[in-house]
Amino acid sequence: MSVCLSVNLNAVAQLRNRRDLPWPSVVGLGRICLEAGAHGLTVHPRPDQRHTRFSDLPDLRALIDDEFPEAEFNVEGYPTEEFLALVEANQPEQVTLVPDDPSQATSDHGWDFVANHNFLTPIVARLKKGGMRVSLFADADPSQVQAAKETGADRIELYTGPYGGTHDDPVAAAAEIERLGATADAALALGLGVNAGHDLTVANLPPLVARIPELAEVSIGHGFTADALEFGMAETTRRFLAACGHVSA
Ligand SMILES: CC(=O)[C@@H](O)[C@H](O)COP(=O)(O)O
Ligand SMILES: NCC(=O)COP(=O)(O)O
Repeated sequence: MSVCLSVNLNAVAQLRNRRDLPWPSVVGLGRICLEAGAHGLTVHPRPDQRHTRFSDLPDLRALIDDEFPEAEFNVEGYPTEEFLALVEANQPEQVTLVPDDPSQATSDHGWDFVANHNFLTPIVARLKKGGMRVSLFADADPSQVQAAKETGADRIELYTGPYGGTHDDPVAAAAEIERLGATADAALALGLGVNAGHDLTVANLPPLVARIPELAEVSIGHGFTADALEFGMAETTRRFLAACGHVSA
């Protein structure tokens, strides 16, 4: 039982954007993830480019094409004409459409597929015609799944933010897993693939995968980057101490 891991580089890009300097390098850290065995890279460019810049996309596309041709590029975002042109120019293997308002700090809900049927259906068809797999960000709500299927999408991505928010409450976590599981069951029964993402961690991922063993892919950024900092801090302290002239024991 294993699920593909796509590392979301938005948090790395946001850190880079604090300065007019090229580090941390989105491409360089993406390379480290792929060398370590990650199955893909995810970015979520927003109109203000506060995380991923539009110019990151060709660089990440080239990284995958030139060095990791088995890996998948997943680009997430709200389907404005600008976003659609961006993905068409960079040909990610998967596009994940998210109902983000530009003013949102982060993604916090899935699509209302019934209300957005006429909006999403031609966009899904356009992206699929362009050779990209299409996944749609979805709340844990089995009653929405039939309408998701009717858009023509290939997959849904379960929005796991509410599950991530239950990290200190096992009863609430179990209830969220059941809601996510029931939504996945309904989607799988209709032939939709199922991805998941938002606020996933090393701690909360195993119970989710146990309930939904058919999960195709998880995309993880915030918790992943937090772990990378935590587990890299000691080594980095040693490197800087050496640069300060301290001889290691
Ligand atoms: C759709 C989704 O849940 C993620 O793309 C999330 O929006 C990550 O983006 P940020 O890290 O920029 O919040
Ligand atoms: N699609 C979800 C994603 O890419 C990462 O979300 P998060 O781990 O940064 O919350």
